[in-house]
Amino acid sequence: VGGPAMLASQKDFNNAVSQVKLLKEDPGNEVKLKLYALYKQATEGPCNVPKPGMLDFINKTKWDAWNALGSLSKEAARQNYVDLVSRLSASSESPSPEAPAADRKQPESDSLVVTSEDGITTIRLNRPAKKNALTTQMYHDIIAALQAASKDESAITVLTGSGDYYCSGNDLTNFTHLPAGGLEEMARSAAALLRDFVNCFIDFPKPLVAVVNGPAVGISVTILGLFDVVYATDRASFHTPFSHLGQSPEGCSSYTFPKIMGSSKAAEMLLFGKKLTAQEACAQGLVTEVFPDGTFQKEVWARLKAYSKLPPNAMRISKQIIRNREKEKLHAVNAEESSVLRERWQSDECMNAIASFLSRKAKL
Ligand SMILES: CCCCC/C=C/CC(=O)SCCNC(=O)CCNC(=O)[C@H](O)C(C)(C)COP(=O)(O)OP(=O)(O)OC[C@H]1O[C@@H](n2cnc3c(N)ncnc32)[C@H](O)[C@@H]1OP(=O)(O)O
Repeated sequence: VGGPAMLASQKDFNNAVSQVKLLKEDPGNEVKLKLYALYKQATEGPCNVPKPGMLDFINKTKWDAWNALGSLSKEAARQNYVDLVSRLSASSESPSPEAPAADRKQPESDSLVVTSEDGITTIRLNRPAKKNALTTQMYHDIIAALQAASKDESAITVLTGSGDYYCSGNDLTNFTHLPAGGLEEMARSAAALLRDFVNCFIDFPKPLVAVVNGPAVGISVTILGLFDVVYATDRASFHTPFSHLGQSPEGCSSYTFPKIMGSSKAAEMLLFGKKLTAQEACAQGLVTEVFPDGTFQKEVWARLKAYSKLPPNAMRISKQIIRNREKEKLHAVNAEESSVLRERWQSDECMNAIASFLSRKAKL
Protein backbone atom coordinates (compact mmCIF):
# COMPACT_ATOMS: atom_id res chain seq x y z
CA VAL A 1 0.00 0.00 0.00
CA GLY A 2 1.25 3.55 -0.78
CA GLY A 3 4.41 4.66 -2.59
CA PRO A 4 8.04 4.06 -1.64
CA ALA A 5 8.96 5.06 1.93
CA MET A 6 10.60 8.51 2.22
CA LEU A 7 14.18 8.27 3.50
CA ALA A 8 15.54 10.73 6.06
CA SER A 9 16.87 13.98 4.57
CA GLN A 10 20.34 15.42 5.18
CA LYS A 11 18.66 17.92 7.50
CA ASP A 12 17.03 15.11 9.56
CA PHE A 13 20.42 13.46 9.76
CA ASN A 14 22.17 16.66 10.91
CA ASN A 15 19.47 17.15 13.56
CA ALA A 16 19.95 13.58 14.77
CA VAL A 17 23.72 14.13 15.02
CA SER A 18 23.10 17.17 17.26
CA GLN A 19 20.45 15.29 19.26
CA VAL A 20 22.88 12.51 20.20
CA LYS A 21 24.95 15.03 22.16
CA LEU A 22 21.86 15.97 24.20
CA LEU A 23 20.89 12.45 25.30
CA LYS A 24 20.25 12.40 29.04
CA GLU A 25 21.38 8.81 29.49
CA ASP A 26 24.57 7.14 28.30
CA PRO A 27 23.24 4.60 25.76
CA GLY A 28 26.10 2.19 26.46
CA ASN A 29 29.08 1.12 24.38
CA GLU A 30 27.26 -1.23 22.04
CA VAL A 31 24.80 1.45 20.92
CA LYS A 32 27.56 4.06 20.64
CA LEU A 33 29.43 1.69 18.36
CA LYS A 34 26.34 1.22 16.21
CA LEU A 35 25.90 5.01 15.99
CA TYR A 36 29.54 5.40 15.00
CA ALA A 37 29.26 2.78 12.24
CA LEU A 38 26.04 4.23 10.83
CA TYR A 39 27.52 7.74 10.91
CA LYS A 40 30.60 6.62 8.95
CA GLN A 41 28.48 4.70 6.45
CA ALA A 42 26.10 7.65 6.02
CA THR A 43 28.88 10.18 5.49
CA GLU A 44 31.65 8.17 3.78
CA GLY A 45 29.88 5.09 2.38
CA PRO A 46 31.16 1.50 2.81
CA CYS A 47 34.29 1.01 4.92
CA ASN A 48 37.27 1.97 2.75
CA VAL A 49 40.19 2.15 5.17
CA PRO A 50 42.68 -0.60 6.09
CA LYS A 51 41.88 -2.81 9.07
CA PRO A 52 43.77 -1.65 12.23
CA GLY A 53 46.21 -4.12 13.79
CA MET A 54 45.12 -6.77 16.32
CA LEU A 55 46.51 -4.80 19.27
CA ASP A 56 44.77 -1.57 18.36
CA PHE A 57 41.62 -2.85 20.13
CA ILE A 58 39.49 0.29 20.08
CA ASN A 59 40.05 1.23 16.44
CA LYS A 60 39.71 -2.39 15.39
CA THR A 61 36.33 -2.65 17.15
CA LYS A 62 35.15 0.54 15.43
CA TRP A 63 36.44 -0.67 12.09
CA ASP A 64 34.67 -4.04 12.54
CA ALA A 65 31.38 -2.27 13.28
CA TRP A 66 31.66 -0.04 10.21
CA ASN A 67 32.83 -2.87 7.98
CA ALA A 68 29.92 -5.05 9.16
CA LEU A 69 27.51 -2.65 7.42
CA GLY A 70 28.83 -3.96 4.10
CA SER A 71 27.36 -2.22 1.08
CA LEU A 72 24.44 -0.54 2.89
CA SER A 73 23.68 2.66 0.95
CA LYS A 74 24.47 6.07 2.43
CA GLU A 75 20.76 6.94 2.37
CA ALA A 76 19.72 3.77 4.24
CA ALA A 77 22.49 4.30 6.81
CA ARG A 78 21.30 7.89 7.29
CA GLN A 79 17.75 6.62 7.86
CA ASN A 80 18.90 3.93 10.31
CA TYR A 81 20.93 6.51 12.20
CA VAL A 82 17.93 8.86 12.46
CA ASP A 83 15.66 5.99 13.61
CA LEU A 84 18.12 4.85 16.24
CA VAL A 85 18.55 8.37 17.65
CA SER A 86 14.81 8.88 17.74
CA ARG A 87 14.39 5.62 19.72
CA LEU A 88 17.15 6.67 22.13
CA SER A 89 15.61 10.12 22.62
CA ALA A 90 12.17 8.63 23.20
CA SER A 91 13.48 6.21 25.80
CA SER A 92 15.35 8.93 27.66
CA GLU A 93 12.43 11.35 27.55
CA SER A 94 9.07 9.64 27.46
CA PRO A 95 8.79 8.36 31.01
CA SER A 96 9.94 11.87 31.96
CA PRO A 97 9.29 11.61 35.64
CA GLU A 98 12.16 13.90 36.59
CA ALA A 99 10.87 15.00 39.95
CA PRO A 100 11.09 12.31 42.60
CA ALA A 101 8.37 12.12 45.23
CA ALA A 102 9.43 14.44 48.02
CA ASP A 103 9.36 11.77 50.72
CA ARG A 104 11.15 9.11 48.67
CA LYS A 105 14.50 7.84 49.88
CA GLN A 106 16.71 7.72 46.80
CA PRO A 107 18.66 4.51 46.08
CA GLU A 108 22.21 4.21 47.41
CA SER A 109 23.74 4.19 43.92
CA ASP A 110 22.79 5.70 40.56
CA SER A 111 22.42 2.19 39.12
CA LEU A 112 18.76 2.49 40.04
CA VAL A 113 16.67 5.57 39.34
CA VAL A 114 13.28 5.92 41.00
CA THR A 115 10.85 8.62 39.93
CA SER A 116 7.16 9.38 40.40
CA GLU A 117 4.92 11.31 38.07
CA ASP A 118 1.41 11.17 36.64
CA GLY A 119 0.37 8.51 39.16
CA ILE A 120 3.19 6.17 38.07
CA THR A 121 6.27 5.25 40.10
CA THR A 122 9.02 4.10 37.76
CA ILE A 123 11.95 1.98 38.97
CA ARG A 124 14.58 2.10 36.25
CA LEU A 125 17.62 -0.21 36.11
CA ASN A 126 20.39 2.13 35.08
CA ARG A 127 23.64 0.28 34.29
CA PRO A 128 23.40 0.25 30.49
CA ALA A 129 27.13 -0.38 30.05
CA LYS A 130 26.68 -3.70 31.95
CA LYS A 131 23.34 -4.50 30.31
CA ASN A 132 21.64 -3.57 33.60
CA ALA A 133 23.07 -6.62 35.41
CA LEU A 134 21.88 -6.62 39.04
CA THR A 135 24.51 -5.94 41.69
CA THR A 136 23.95 -6.85 45.32
CA GLN A 137 23.34 -3.16 46.07
CA MET A 138 20.69 -3.02 43.34
CA TYR A 139 18.73 -5.91 44.91
CA HIS A 140 18.69 -3.95 48.18
CA ASP A 141 17.72 -0.74 46.38
CA ILE A 142 14.89 -2.44 44.46
CA ILE A 143 13.52 -3.89 47.70
CA ALA A 144 13.56 -0.38 49.24
CA ALA A 145 12.01 1.15 46.13
CA LEU A 146 9.17 -1.40 46.06
CA GLN A 147 8.50 -0.89 49.75
CA ALA A 148 8.31 2.89 49.22
CA ALA A 149 6.18 2.52 46.08
CA SER A 150 3.69 0.29 47.91
CA LYS A 151 2.98 3.22 50.24
CA ASP A 152 3.30 6.23 47.94
CA GLU A 153 0.58 8.15 46.11
CA SER A 154 1.07 6.43 42.77
CA ALA A 155 -1.54 4.09 41.31
CA ILE A 156 0.83 1.93 39.24
CA THR A 157 4.47 0.84 39.62
CA VAL A 158 6.70 0.12 36.64
CA LEU A 159 10.05 -1.67 36.34
CA THR A 160 12.11 -0.91 33.23
CA GLY A 161 15.70 -0.60 31.99
CA SER A 162 17.99 2.06 30.47
CA GLY A 163 19.78 1.55 27.16
CA ASP A 164 19.46 -1.42 24.82
CA TYR A 165 18.88 -4.18 27.43
CA TYR A 166 16.09 -4.64 29.94
CA CYS A 167 18.37 -6.63 32.24
CA SER A 168 21.08 -9.29 31.89
CA GLY A 169 20.13 -10.91 35.20
CA ASN A 170 22.27 -11.40 38.24
CA ASP A 171 25.65 -9.66 37.99
CA LEU A 172 27.95 -12.68 37.87
CA THR A 173 30.68 -10.77 39.68
CA ASN A 174 28.41 -10.80 42.78
CA PHE A 175 29.73 -14.29 43.30
CA THR A 176 33.35 -13.23 43.29
CA HIS A 177 33.21 -11.07 46.44
CA LEU A 178 33.75 -13.80 49.00
CA PRO A 179 33.08 -12.75 52.63
CA ALA A 180 35.22 -13.91 55.57
CA GLY A 181 33.00 -17.00 55.94
CA GLY A 182 33.93 -18.11 52.39
CA LEU A 183 31.72 -19.69 49.75
CA GLU A 184 29.25 -21.14 52.23
CA GLU A 185 28.60 -17.75 53.84
CA MET A 186 28.34 -16.08 50.43
CA ALA A 187 25.70 -18.65 49.34
CA ARG A 188 23.79 -18.28 52.62
CA SER A 189 23.56 -14.50 52.42
CA ALA A 190 22.76 -14.49 48.67
CA ALA A 191 19.92 -16.98 49.28
CA ALA A 192 18.53 -14.78 52.07
CA LEU A 193 18.70 -11.70 49.86
CA LEU A 194 17.10 -13.53 46.94
CA ARG A 195 14.25 -14.67 49.16
CA ASP A 196 13.61 -11.13 50.49
CA PHE A 197 13.82 -9.70 46.98
CA VAL A 198 11.28 -12.12 45.49
CA ASN A 199 8.98 -11.79 48.52
CA CYS A 200 8.63 -8.08 47.75
CA PHE A 201 7.26 -8.91 44.30
CA ILE A 202 4.90 -11.57 45.71
CA ASP A 203 3.51 -9.11 48.26
CA PHE A 204 3.45 -5.96 46.14
CA PRO A 205 -0.09 -4.57 46.58
CA LYS A 206 -0.55 -2.32 43.52
CA PRO A 207 -0.60 -3.04 39.78
CA LEU A 208 2.99 -3.89 38.83
CA VAL A 209 3.98 -3.49 35.19
CA ALA A 210 7.21 -4.53 33.43
CA VAL A 211 8.19 -2.31 30.48
CA VAL A 212 10.65 -4.68 28.82
CA ASN A 213 12.74 -2.36 26.64
CA GLY A 214 15.17 -5.02 25.33
CA PRO A 215 16.55 -8.51 26.00
CA ALA A 216 15.91 -9.98 29.44
CA VAL A 217 17.98 -12.70 31.11
CA GLY A 218 17.80 -14.83 34.27
CA ILE A 219 16.06 -13.42 37.29
CA SER A 220 14.67 -10.48 35.32
CA VAL A 221 12.68 -13.04 33.30
CA THR A 222 11.61 -15.36 36.10
CA ILE A 223 10.04 -12.61 38.23
CA LEU A 224 7.85 -11.58 35.29
CA GLY A 225 5.41 -14.29 36.41
CA LEU A 226 4.82 -12.12 39.50
CA PHE A 227 3.96 -8.98 37.51
CA ASP A 228 0.41 -8.05 36.60
CA VAL A 229 1.17 -6.85 33.08
CA VAL A 230 4.27 -7.22 30.87
CA TYR A 231 4.75 -4.97 27.82
CA ALA A 232 7.69 -5.77 25.54
CA THR A 233 9.40 -4.24 22.55
CA ASP A 234 9.68 -6.61 19.58
CA ARG A 235 13.47 -6.41 20.16
CA ALA A 236 13.14 -8.15 23.52
CA SER A 237 14.04 -11.78 24.15
CA PHE A 238 13.53 -13.92 27.23
CA HIS A 239 16.31 -16.24 28.36
CA THR A 240 16.70 -18.37 31.49
CA PRO A 241 20.01 -20.22 31.00
CA PHE A 242 20.07 -21.84 34.45
CA SER A 243 21.44 -25.23 33.42
CA HIS A 244 24.21 -23.54 31.42
CA LEU A 245 25.17 -21.74 34.62
CA GLY A 246 24.90 -24.80 36.87
CA GLN A 247 21.99 -23.09 38.63
CA SER A 248 18.27 -23.70 39.09
CA PRO A 249 15.10 -21.57 38.68
CA GLU A 250 14.14 -18.73 41.02
CA GLY A 251 11.60 -15.91 41.16
CA CYS A 252 8.86 -18.57 41.70
CA SER A 253 9.25 -19.54 38.03
CA SER A 254 9.29 -23.26 38.90
CA TYR A 255 5.63 -22.69 39.81
CA THR A 256 4.49 -19.70 37.72
CA PHE A 257 6.00 -20.76 34.37
CA PRO A 258 4.30 -24.19 34.13
CA LYS A 259 1.08 -22.50 35.21
CA ILE A 260 1.39 -19.74 32.60
CA MET A 261 2.70 -21.72 29.61
CA GLY A 262 2.20 -25.40 30.42
CA SER A 263 4.80 -27.78 31.80
CA SER A 264 6.63 -28.73 28.60
CA LYS A 265 7.11 -25.16 27.35
CA ALA A 266 8.26 -24.18 30.84
CA ALA A 267 10.69 -27.09 30.91
CA GLU A 268 12.20 -26.06 27.58
CA MET A 269 12.96 -22.64 29.05
CA LEU A 270 13.95 -23.60 32.58
CA LEU A 271 15.82 -26.86 31.92
CA PHE A 272 17.24 -26.32 28.45
CA GLY A 273 17.53 -22.53 28.48
CA LYS A 274 15.49 -22.03 25.31
CA LYS A 275 15.48 -18.32 24.49
CA LEU A 276 12.05 -16.95 23.49
CA THR A 277 11.43 -14.06 21.15
CA ALA A 278 9.01 -11.38 22.33
CA GLN A 279 6.31 -12.83 20.05
CA GLU A 280 6.86 -16.36 21.40
CA ALA A 281 6.76 -15.11 24.98
CA CYS A 282 3.49 -13.34 24.18
CA ALA A 283 2.00 -16.41 22.53
CA GLN A 284 2.89 -18.37 25.69
CA GLY A 285 1.30 -15.86 28.04
CA LEU A 286 4.45 -14.55 29.72
CA VAL A 287 4.14 -11.22 27.90
CA THR A 288 0.88 -9.28 27.68
CA GLU A 289 1.55 -7.38 24.44
CA VAL A 290 4.43 -6.74 22.04
CA PHE A 291 5.01 -3.33 20.40
CA PRO A 292 7.20 -2.32 17.46
CA ASP A 293 10.48 -0.99 18.85
CA GLY A 294 10.12 2.35 17.04
CA THR A 295 6.90 3.27 18.85
CA PHE A 296 7.31 1.14 21.99
CA GLN A 297 8.05 3.90 24.51
CA LYS A 298 5.44 6.28 23.15
CA GLU A 299 2.63 3.73 23.01
CA VAL A 300 3.35 2.06 26.31
CA TRP A 301 3.69 5.22 28.38
CA ALA A 302 0.58 6.77 26.83
CA ARG A 303 -1.35 3.66 27.78
CA LEU A 304 0.07 3.54 31.32
CA LYS A 305 -0.75 7.20 31.89
CA ALA A 306 -4.37 6.48 30.97
CA TYR A 307 -4.50 3.42 33.28
CA SER A 308 -2.97 5.38 36.15
CA LYS A 309 -6.08 7.60 36.20
CA LEU A 310 -8.33 4.66 37.11
CA PRO A 311 -9.51 4.56 40.75
CA PRO A 312 -6.45 3.28 42.66
CA ASN A 313 -8.35 1.52 45.46
CA ALA A 314 -10.40 -0.47 42.99
CA MET A 315 -7.21 -1.60 41.24
CA ARG A 316 -5.58 -2.62 44.55
CA ILE A 317 -8.62 -4.57 45.67
CA SER A 318 -8.96 -6.33 42.32
CA LYS A 319 -5.28 -7.29 42.48
CA GLN A 320 -5.79 -8.66 45.99
CA ILE A 321 -8.66 -10.87 44.86
CA ILE A 322 -6.68 -12.14 41.88
CA ARG A 323 -3.43 -12.82 43.78
CA ASN A 324 -4.23 -13.45 47.45
CA ARG A 325 -5.14 -17.10 47.27
CA GLU A 326 -1.78 -17.80 45.61
CA LYS A 327 0.39 -15.91 48.07
CA GLU A 328 1.01 -18.66 50.59
CA LYS A 329 1.98 -21.06 47.83
CA LEU A 330 4.30 -18.49 46.22
CA HIS A 331 6.10 -17.83 49.51
CA ALA A 332 6.64 -21.56 49.97
CA VAL A 333 7.97 -21.91 46.40
CA ASN A 334 10.29 -18.94 46.89
CA ALA A 335 11.70 -20.43 50.10
CA GLU A 336 12.34 -23.77 48.41
CA GLU A 337 13.93 -22.28 45.28
CA SER A 338 16.22 -20.06 47.40
CA SER A 339 17.32 -22.98 49.51
CA VAL A 340 18.05 -25.17 46.45
CA LEU A 341 20.07 -22.32 44.92
CA ARG A 342 22.09 -21.95 48.12
CA GLU A 343 23.41 -25.45 47.43
CA ARG A 344 23.78 -24.89 43.68
CA TRP A 345 25.95 -21.79 44.17
CA GLN A 346 28.45 -23.95 46.04
CA SER A 347 28.60 -26.58 43.27
CA ASP A 348 31.48 -27.09 40.85
CA GLU A 349 29.06 -26.77 37.92
CA CYS A 350 28.11 -23.26 39.00
CA MET A 351 31.64 -22.15 39.92
CA ASN A 352 33.00 -23.35 36.57
CA ALA A 353 30.27 -21.57 34.60
CA ILE A 354 30.91 -18.28 36.38
CA ALA A 355 34.67 -18.63 36.00
CA SER A 356 34.16 -19.25 32.28
CA PHE A 357 32.08 -16.08 31.87
CA LEU A 358 34.54 -14.00 33.86
CA SER A 359 37.48 -15.30 31.86
CA ARG A 360 35.54 -14.33 28.69
CA LYS A 361 35.33 -17.93 27.50
CA ALA A 362 31.53 -18.09 27.71
CA LYS A 363 28.67 -15.86 26.80
CA LEU A 364 25.03 -16.77 26.42
C1 LIG B 1 21.36 -11.98 45.53
C2 LIG B 1 21.71 -12.91 44.43
C3 LIG B 1 20.50 -13.35 43.70
C4 LIG B 1 20.89 -14.19 42.53
C5 LIG B 1 19.73 -14.56 41.71
C6 LIG B 1 20.12 -15.41 40.56
C7 LIG B 1 19.81 -15.11 39.35
C8 LIG B 1 20.19 -15.98 38.21
C9 LIG B 1 20.41 -15.24 36.96
O1 LIG B 1 20.07 -14.09 36.77
S1 LIG B 1 21.20 -16.15 35.79
C10 LIG B 1 21.61 -15.00 34.50
C11 LIG B 1 22.96 -14.40 34.70
N1 LIG B 1 23.29 -13.63 33.56
C12 LIG B 1 24.10 -14.07 32.59
O2 LIG B 1 24.59 -15.17 32.61
C13 LIG B 1 24.38 -13.10 31.48
C14 LIG B 1 25.86 -12.94 31.23
N2 LIG B 1 26.07 -12.00 30.17
C15 LIG B 1 26.18 -12.37 28.85
O3 LIG B 1 26.11 -13.52 28.50
C16 LIG B 1 26.36 -11.27 27.86
O4 LIG B 1 26.98 -10.20 28.51
C17 LIG B 1 25.03 -10.80 27.23
C18 LIG B 1 24.48 -11.91 26.31
C19 LIG B 1 24.00 -10.45 28.29
C20 LIG B 1 25.28 -9.54 26.36
O5 LIG B 1 26.28 -9.81 25.42
P1 LIG B 1 26.86 -8.61 24.54
O6 LIG B 1 27.93 -9.19 23.68
O7 LIG B 1 25.75 -7.88 23.89
O8 LIG B 1 27.48 -7.59 25.60
P2 LIG B 1 28.76 -7.80 26.55
O9 LIG B 1 28.90 -9.22 26.94
O10 LIG B 1 29.94 -7.14 25.92
O11 LIG B 1 28.28 -7.00 27.86
C21 LIG B 1 28.64 -5.64 28.10
C22 LIG B 1 29.28 -5.56 29.46
O12 LIG B 1 28.33 -6.00 30.45
C23 LIG B 1 28.87 -7.06 31.23
N3 LIG B 1 27.79 -7.94 31.64
C24 LIG B 1 26.70 -8.26 30.94
N4 LIG B 1 25.92 -9.08 31.66
C25 LIG B 1 26.54 -9.30 32.83
C26 LIG B 1 26.22 -10.07 33.99
N5 LIG B 1 25.07 -10.77 34.09
N6 LIG B 1 27.08 -10.07 35.01
C27 LIG B 1 28.22 -9.34 34.95
N7 LIG B 1 28.59 -8.58 33.87
C28 LIG B 1 27.74 -8.56 32.83
C29 LIG B 1 29.86 -7.73 30.29
O13 LIG B 1 30.81 -8.47 31.02
C30 LIG B 1 30.47 -6.52 29.59
O14 LIG B 1 31.36 -5.93 30.51
P3 LIG B 1 32.71 -5.24 29.98
O15 LIG B 1 32.27 -4.11 29.09
O16 LIG B 1 33.41 -4.78 31.21
O17 LIG B 1 33.45 -6.31 29.23
